[in-house]
Amino acid sequence: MIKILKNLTKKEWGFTAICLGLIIVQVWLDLTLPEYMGDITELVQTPGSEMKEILAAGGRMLLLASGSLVVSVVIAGLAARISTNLASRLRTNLFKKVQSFTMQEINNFSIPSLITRTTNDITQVQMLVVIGLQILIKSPILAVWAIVKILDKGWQWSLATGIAVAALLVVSVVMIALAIPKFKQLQQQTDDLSRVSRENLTGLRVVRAYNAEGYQENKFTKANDAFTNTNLFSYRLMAALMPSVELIMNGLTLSVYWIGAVLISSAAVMERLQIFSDMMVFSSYAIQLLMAFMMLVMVLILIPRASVSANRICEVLETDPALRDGTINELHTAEPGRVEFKHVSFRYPDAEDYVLQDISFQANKGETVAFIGATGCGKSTVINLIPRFYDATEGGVYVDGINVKDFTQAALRNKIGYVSQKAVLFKGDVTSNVSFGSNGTDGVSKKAVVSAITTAQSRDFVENMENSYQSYIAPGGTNLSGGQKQRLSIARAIARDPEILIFDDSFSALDYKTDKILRRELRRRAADATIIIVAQRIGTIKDADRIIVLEEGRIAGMGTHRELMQSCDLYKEIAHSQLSKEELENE
Ligand SMILES: Nc1ncnc2c1ncn2[C@@H]1O[C@H](COP(=O)(O)OP(=O)(O)OP(=O)(O)O)[C@@H](O)[C@H]1O
Repeated sequence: MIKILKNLTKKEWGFTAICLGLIIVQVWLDLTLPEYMGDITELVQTPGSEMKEILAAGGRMLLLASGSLVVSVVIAGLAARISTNLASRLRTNLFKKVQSFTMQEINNFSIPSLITRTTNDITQVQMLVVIGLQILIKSPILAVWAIVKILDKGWQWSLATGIAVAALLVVSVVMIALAIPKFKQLQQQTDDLSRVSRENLTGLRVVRAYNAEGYQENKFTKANDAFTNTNLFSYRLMAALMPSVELIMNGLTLSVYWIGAVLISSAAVMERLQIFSDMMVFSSYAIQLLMAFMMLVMVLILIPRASVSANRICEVLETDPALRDGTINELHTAEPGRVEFKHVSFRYPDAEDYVLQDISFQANKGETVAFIGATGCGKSTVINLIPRFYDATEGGVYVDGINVKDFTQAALRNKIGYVSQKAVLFKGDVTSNVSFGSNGTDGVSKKAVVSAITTAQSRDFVENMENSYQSYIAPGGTNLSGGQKQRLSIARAIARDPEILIFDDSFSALDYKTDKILRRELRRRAADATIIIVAQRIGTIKDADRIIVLEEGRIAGMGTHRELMQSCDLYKEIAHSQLSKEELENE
């Protein structure tokens, strides 16, 4: 929690200091009240007292109470401001941190957990700060001040108060000790609930198609029941705490009056009035004291959950991304567009086996290099090493003749137009999706967007949409067909005019004719770009300058289509399974 508080700005620490000052004023106002009550009690008991004296004391009490109210409103306003600003800053910091994570760190935390940490966990911390600022500081001051005020009023009463405070502390410590592990579980179970809900919603079509609603419901019920039971346990604990506190408070009041009664009955007549007045004042202070402890307990209840949340937030903020940024920031290098793998082997973090072994190849400026091979042989893994989604375990990946690790990630990725296997579109419109991201320039012009969309064979369907280039795109591009999504993702990569274009099986949803025209137009438009294609269809890669056949993470063959048809059995096998006899004979 302390680490989280380091995120407060100087201005907010200033506000906190103001809060502290105001709290001291408020405590003084609250603790001066009983003195007037003592005066009123004495006036009432003294024969000959005048009504206006009583009214004057009452008026002062009213003034003090109003002052206390105004001050508490100001404190609440300041606390709300400090806590909401802190929460907003934490959200920003978490978002930025997660942006810098590699897939490895994201998978370690899991996406639902990162979402819960950015939302629910921050809310827990915010709640503690807003309440803590008002109560956590006030209670100890109030308690100590109240103790000072009552110390000289009679040891019997002080002893009773001491016993009550001790009982309150014992009850609180037991309850909190029982609650802490449950609060830890509660945050993890929030992650689980969010994971199950998310999985169900994103896979809704599959769930319905397979009539798996019951199965999903069971999963949800299990997560929900676990969450509910832990919640119930913690609320039951709290439910037991409140009556215990009330019992102690009422017990103390009773003891004060009982002790008072004994003292009065054994005192001389002259002293009785003073003892009675002291008793009234004491009981007020004693209740204030217990109230201070009760408020403290209420905050202490929030602390375990908030500190679990604070730890979860700090875990993310303190995680160093596995990828270290390089220093080279230049857009223009000596060998633009050259991609080279030198004896690259790769193992996924936490996996035992190598997915890639001893991969070496070159792709020069203006060349097209393609990868083909069975599913799971490592094609996507190879190309994911170029934009540094992962780093090679052994060997080196070079872009423009420079090791990718030496570039800043921004500079490296500005050279690349990457189209992922699964088309990803964002909520917005056609233009915002195609002009997405910057290329170290001032962004993508409208003309470039239209031109990229034309090359990606999307112009017809985009112009036929209701608002053309401004047409709405739903989150994930769910209002488009698979092929349309793929073409817009391709347009996005082309619009940046990158040195290197990477297509990870990005033509699979296109019909053969569109696939062919698109590749031809692409080659024409991006004549200087190095194109790296992963494909399942021989037709898509047949014309590539170099085709690399992968088999279980190793290179099984490399060459042009013609060369591979002569030299690589695996390639021949794939070709025979996909191309007709005529197509093969026409080679
Ligand atoms: N994040 C990951 N963590 C661990 N293993 C992974 C991860 N991603 C992929 N793999 C494994 O690495 C291997 C190669 O996967 P990759 O996605 O590169 O294959 P691919 O040739 O592109 O397959 P496809 O043609 O089906 O897309 C697979 O066996 C897969 O199980």
